[in-house]
Amino acid sequence: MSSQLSTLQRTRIKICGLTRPQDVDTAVRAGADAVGLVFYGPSKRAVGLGQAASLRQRVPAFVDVVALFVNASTHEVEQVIEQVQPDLLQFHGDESPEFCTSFKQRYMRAFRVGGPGLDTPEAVLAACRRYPSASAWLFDSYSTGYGGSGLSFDPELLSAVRQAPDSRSIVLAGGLKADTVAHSLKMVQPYAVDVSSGVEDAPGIKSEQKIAAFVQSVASASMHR
Ligand SMILES: O=C(O)c1ccccc1NCC(=O)[C@H](O)[C@H](O)COP(=O)(O)O
Repeated sequence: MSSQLSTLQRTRIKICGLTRPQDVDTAVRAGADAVGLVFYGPSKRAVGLGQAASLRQRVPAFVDVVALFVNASTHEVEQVIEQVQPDLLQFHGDESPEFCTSFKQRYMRAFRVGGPGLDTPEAVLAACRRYPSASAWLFDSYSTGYGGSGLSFDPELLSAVRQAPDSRSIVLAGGLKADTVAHSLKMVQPYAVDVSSGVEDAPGIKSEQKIAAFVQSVASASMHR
C-alpha cells in the first residue's frame, strides 16, 4: 500500500523556458507534466507569439502549457491567451491579485523568496494569502532578472506556508538540478518542482541528458518519500 500511496503522491514536474521544438518533444517524452513559455522580452528564453503557438501545437493532451509573464500589460496577456491558448498563466513579476484574476484563467503566482518583503516565513505566507484563488503558489529565488537565475533560496522561508491550513499547492523552483533536487524535495515536499537553468546547456537550449537525469531524480525521490 505504501508504494502505491507514494506513487499517488508523485511530484509533478514543470520544465520552463522552452524555445525549440526538439526541446518540447524531449520534455514531453521525458514525462514533464508542464512546459513553460516565457513572454518576457529581457529573458534569453523569451518566445514570440508565432513561435509559441507553434511550440504549443507539439504539446499533447495531459501536458500543461504554462505562459509566463513579468509585469506584462493586459493586452499582452490577452494576445497570448488568444493566440497560444495556454492551460495556465504564471505571473512572475509584481502583479496584483486583481490583475491576476482579471483574465478568468487558472494562474500560478510566483513569489521571489528572500527578496524585499519576503525575507521571513511569516512575510512569505502573508504575501501568498493575497492570492487565495491561485491554482498554485510558485516559490523562486530572488534575482534582479525576476527569474530563471539558477539561484536557490533557503527552504526554511517556506516553513509557515507549508504549515498553513489554507496553503495552495506549492511549486518549488530556483536553482534545482538533478543532483540537488532530492534534498530539496525532502526539505519542502512540494506538489511540484519547476526547473529551467538546471536542465540547460545554455539559456533556452535544453539538454536531453539533463532533462532525463532531472526527471529520474525527482521520480526516485518521490517514490521514497
Ligand atoms: O526563465 C526565465 O528566463 C525567466 C525570466 C524572468 C522571469 C521568470 C523566468 N523563469 C521563470 C521560471 O519559472 C523558472 O523556471 C524559474 O525561475 C526557475 O529557474 P531556474 O532557477 O533557472 O531553474
